[in-house]
Amino acid sequence: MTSSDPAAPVVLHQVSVAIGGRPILRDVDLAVHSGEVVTLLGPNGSGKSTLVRAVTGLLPHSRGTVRLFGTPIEDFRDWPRLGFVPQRSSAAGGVPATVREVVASGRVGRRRLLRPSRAADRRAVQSALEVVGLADRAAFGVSQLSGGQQQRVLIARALAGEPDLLVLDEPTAGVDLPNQQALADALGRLKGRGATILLVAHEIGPMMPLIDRTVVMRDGRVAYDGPPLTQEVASHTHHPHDHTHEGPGGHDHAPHVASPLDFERRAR
Ligand SMILES: Nc1ncnc2c1ncn2[C@@H]1O[C@H](COP(=O)(O)OP(=O)(O)OP(=O)(O)O)[C@@H](O)[C@H]1O
Repeated sequence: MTSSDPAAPVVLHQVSVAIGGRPILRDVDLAVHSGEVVTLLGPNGSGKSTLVRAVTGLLPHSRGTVRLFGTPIEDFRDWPRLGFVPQRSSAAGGVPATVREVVASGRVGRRRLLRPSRAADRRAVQSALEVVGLADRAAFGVSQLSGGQQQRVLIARALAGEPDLLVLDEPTAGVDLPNQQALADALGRLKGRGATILLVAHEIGPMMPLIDRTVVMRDGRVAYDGPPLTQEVASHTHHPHDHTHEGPGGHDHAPHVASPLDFERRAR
């Protein structure tokens, strides 16, 4: 979906990414509008992480344009407006820092930009810890926590920066249901404050009520962009190069993005 709002938090126009000469993302059009919660689904290797890395400027795109809040990513400097929770990695466990220190590191960019008082920093860190349910673990070493708790520390770090746009890459992978519910509550509060959220997920579970739109990736392309789908239903969206969707005469080479109507037709 392209955007009529030039200042939308995220606008990708015909974005392609190649890694080592291999095309990973192809001609991706995607807009995430202010205040929306968009979930990105798709099979393993379909390009979801690559897409969010292109959106967060971690990976250069080879074609097309990526804009954040209306600014081409090459010129974007307002990084405190963006929070990013990367895919869970074992790295967090090796960090010799307390939970509070890691969460406070999420304030660094904002502090330079706005110079708020240290009291404001403390309040933001405390609030983020409470949102993810780790206030009573603030003085613990991160390595003392379980994997699911470490993931919540990273989420709290992103929340502490009070981002306008929060991008999360599979925050619920390997997380039990109560922790998924805690995360859904946290994201609900952030949404209530007007934040925009782009969420890569395998399990939607308790997040479903928050979701405004689903985008399904397949083979580096957008295969569906429309009303919210569960993971199970999304797995039935068709391949964008499915021949049944070629135009008359088979000369339509434009990638086909399934509309909700297409999808309903296929689900019958
Ligand atoms: N650094 C890299 N070097 C080489 N290939 C890569 C690299 N990163 C990703 N890829 C390839 O790009 C494709 C898309 O990967 P990506 O991680 O974006 O998919 P994904 O949809 O996020 O998958 P998953 O659900 O498993 O995280 C895969 O085939 C992957 O092997």
